[in-house]
Amino acid sequence: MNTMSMNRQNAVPVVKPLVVEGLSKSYGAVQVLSNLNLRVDPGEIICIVGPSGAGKTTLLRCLSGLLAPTAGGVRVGTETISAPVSEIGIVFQDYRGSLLPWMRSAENVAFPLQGKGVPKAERMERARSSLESVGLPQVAERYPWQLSGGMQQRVAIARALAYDAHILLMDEPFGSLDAQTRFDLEDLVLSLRKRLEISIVVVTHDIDEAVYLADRVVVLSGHPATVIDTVEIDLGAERDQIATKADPRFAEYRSRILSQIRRPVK
Ligand SMILES: Nc1ncnc2c1ncn2[C@@H]1O[C@H](COP(=O)(O)OP(=O)(O)OP(=O)(O)O)[C@@H](O)[C@H]1O
Repeated sequence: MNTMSMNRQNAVPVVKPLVVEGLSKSYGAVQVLSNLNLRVDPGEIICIVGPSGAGKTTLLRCLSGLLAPTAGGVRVGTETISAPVSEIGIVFQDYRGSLLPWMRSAENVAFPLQGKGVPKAERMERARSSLESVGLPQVAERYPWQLSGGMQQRVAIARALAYDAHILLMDEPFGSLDAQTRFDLEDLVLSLRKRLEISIVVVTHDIDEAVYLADRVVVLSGHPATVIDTVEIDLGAERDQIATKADPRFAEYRSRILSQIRRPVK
């Protein structure tokens, strides 16, 4: 068992769902999201897909507390989310812009803990165990620019998990990576869920990625966007890049979601 899971076991167990109730969001006079309802239970992976401009990033920002809904709300358990909280970690597509180039990897991971008043020795210990949990214990002393894109995104995931996040929100996290690195990181997401029992919400344009990762795929579409379909992915918890994608049900889920996304938007 790694140090991170030991830390989590020592902590008070956190088993709170992320709940979205009647969420609407407008930018000025333009309504982007209308009356969304969604629940992510502990340990679940939900993928959000939809046409470009549907409002996926807007929804993720509302979930994280970075953006205030116009109506309705987001809660973790009974706590209403109105600003970023330590229980929710966020990973963006642009890992180059999110890691600080003048800090070593462990310092990057530990950096947000500074603002939480965590003492330095504990910060560095948490950073090291978090890097270990994403398979990168050896890069603690290296700067981001000395790492590949995939490694930098792993460091960004380690940073999102380093405090006590039990919900991970990811916005197109692997969109800028090559196919093989992307597959490795998808498998990392599945293994983090299994080892740490965290809930994960992934916004992605890649339908194969959504079906491969998710317990449920939520399809957003329309102006304003609503949930037009929720697809339960019954492919078991253990997934494999080759066997799972060769399963005939994988192709069925893929076509169902693709046809929803390509449907003319009303
Ligand atoms: N800060 C903002 N101010 C005004 N309009 C915005 C703002 N952010 C996003 N929008 C608009 O809201 C709509 C939804 O944008 P959003 O980025 O959430 O969609 P998306 O589904 O994530 O798009 P993509 O798949 O292309 O990344 C778009 O029409 C966008 O132009």
